[in-house]
Amino acid sequence: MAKITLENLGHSYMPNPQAPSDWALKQLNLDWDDGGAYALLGPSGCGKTTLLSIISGLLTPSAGRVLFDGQDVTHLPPDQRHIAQVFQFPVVYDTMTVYDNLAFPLRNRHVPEADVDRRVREIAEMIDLTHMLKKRAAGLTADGKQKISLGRGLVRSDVNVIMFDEPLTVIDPHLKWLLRSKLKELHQRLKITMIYVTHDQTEALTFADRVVVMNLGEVVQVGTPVELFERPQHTFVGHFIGSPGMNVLPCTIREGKAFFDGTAVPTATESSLDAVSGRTEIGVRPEFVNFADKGVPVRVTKVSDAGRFRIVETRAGEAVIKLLVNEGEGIPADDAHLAFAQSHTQVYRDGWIVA
Ligand SMILES: Nc1ncnc2c1ncn2[C@@H]1O[C@H](COP(=O)(O)OP(=O)(O)OP(=O)(O)O)[C@@H](O)[C@H]1O
Repeated sequence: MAKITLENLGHSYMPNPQAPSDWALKQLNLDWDDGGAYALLGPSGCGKTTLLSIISGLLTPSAGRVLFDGQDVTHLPPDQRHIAQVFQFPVVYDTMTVYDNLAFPLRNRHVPEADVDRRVREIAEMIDLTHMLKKRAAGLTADGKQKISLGRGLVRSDVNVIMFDEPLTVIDPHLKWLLRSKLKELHQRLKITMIYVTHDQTEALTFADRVVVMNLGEVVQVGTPVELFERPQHTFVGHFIGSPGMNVLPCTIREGKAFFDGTAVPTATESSLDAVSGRTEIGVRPEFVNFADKGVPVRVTKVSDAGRFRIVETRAGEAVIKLLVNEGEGIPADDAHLAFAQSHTQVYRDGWIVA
């Protein structure tokens, strides 16, 4: 196992990249601690696969270095990096038994047969495949086959990291949760560094201790699920994480105060607002917005039932502001005022939080 460091990493698929958009990965500095459970989360095209391929050695970055425990592996081929990968589609040998599939990575490395047997049985027990060891893999369902792929990643004791690339894509929705919990449990037992790549926030937030959020080839935040919720570092994180996402409202800054639509809005960032210029916005999650006697004047435009609470959509001019209202609490018929919880209302400049 190893700590993985990405140092000034950048990648472009173009021979002469000029504009920032020519880079699939912009300059990126990141540490993946030994034994961590990470999710790499971002929308399609943000650079997740490019980043994985650079870590696994399938792709050489245009700029920067990859270090494993401080050693430069940027130009080391994949087979010398000791990385296991689990892909979207299970990679199994259909004609082999489940046992032989699990044993394959070890036999390939000439591990003594007694050790192979011990390790295969140990892993099979962890992933609930013991009763199937003698079956041919061809007869298994998609989730059974994906468990084999997972088992083949876990069976080696020399791996630095296991990378999962959207591993639940082909799994039935009702089994996704089971496999996800299994992965979390395996991480807690084995403490191998795991990187779980997904565009699905639920998968990321339930699996990972730390989530790396990417957008447009950049890492926009690394944090615990709570940090991403409570203090999004970028409006993209606020939008992308949460359901519904954070309200992002244009604001002006005057004399150290934020104004939205002519109304002063107290924010958590108040003391740092004096010198702020550029495109400024207020970010506040629907969970921290309430109806009040005074505040931002709005019209209620839509109410949707979401079980124990309702999602209320309001409008102030062109801007839409959403809030959550508990079951049984009143909702004004049309004109109303909103108050934002000051400690959870942040100011953003050009997308980034004003600290
Ligand atoms: N082989 C390639 N040649 C040229 N451009 C590429 C290549 N692979 C990826 N790209 C581009 O690089 C950017 C990042 O792509 P990448 O596949 O890493 O994103 P992703 O987040 O993994 O997306 P997805 O979730 O759809 O797989 C995209 O703009 C993509 O079009």
